[in-house]
Amino acid sequence: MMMGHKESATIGIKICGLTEEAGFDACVAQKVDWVGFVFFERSPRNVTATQAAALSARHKGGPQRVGLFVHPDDATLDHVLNTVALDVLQLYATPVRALAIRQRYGLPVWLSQPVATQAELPQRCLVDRLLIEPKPPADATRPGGNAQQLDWDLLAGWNPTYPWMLAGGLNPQNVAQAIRQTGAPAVDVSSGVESAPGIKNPDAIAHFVQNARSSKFLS
Ligand SMILES: O=C(O)c1ccccc1N[C@@H]1O[C@H](COP(=O)(O)O)[C@@H](O)[C@H]1O
Repeated sequence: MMMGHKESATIGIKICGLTEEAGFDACVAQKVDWVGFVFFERSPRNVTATQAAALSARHKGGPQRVGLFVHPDDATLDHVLNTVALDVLQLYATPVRALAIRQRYGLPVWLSQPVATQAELPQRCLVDRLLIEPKPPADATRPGGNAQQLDWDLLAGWNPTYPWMLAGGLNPQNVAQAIRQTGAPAVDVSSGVESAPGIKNPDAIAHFVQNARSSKFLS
């Protein structure tokens, strides 16, 4: 079979871990699809609900606002959602808990799916999207946002019919290759577009977006 090129002009782009105005404004200017706010105290990107609301208020419309939570209880979710309007909940949780949260809040839920082997690639998705990312290093203090790249070869021949997103160790230099090699319909980045942990670099965001949008998937 001949190798073809499929345009990936509609690649979905999420920039995660916004903490400050310049980074947020760059995401708006680049018209990314989603911006992520991390509500996890052990992350250098942690924001309070009030901080996220202030950033979000800088621009009406634009990227969807994604709230990232690690095994959140209802009180945490209630507090955040009463303070800042979110469009999507991105969770590190069991599938059962993720479904309960989806039902309670009536918002789309994305679930992290860490993988280390092909056998761990999920055949089905019980929520609205799966984030395929590497397992964190044994000494990691957080389950994601570690600038650790997934072995993209694991995804060879894997063609899920449900929405998914590639995350882990992406940056402006490797995102086009990541899309070409994996066929990811959407990509998520945090560390790879930062000048320091928690501080986004507007130029890196622009390069990431440009390179992602100009990439082509080898079909
Ligand atoms: O970004 C964080 O600090 C974080 C903390 C806890 C869980 C997940 C986190 N980030 C998520 O991980 C991906 C990949 O990060 P990176 O690009 O490798 O740094 C990121 O996009 C977030 O969705």
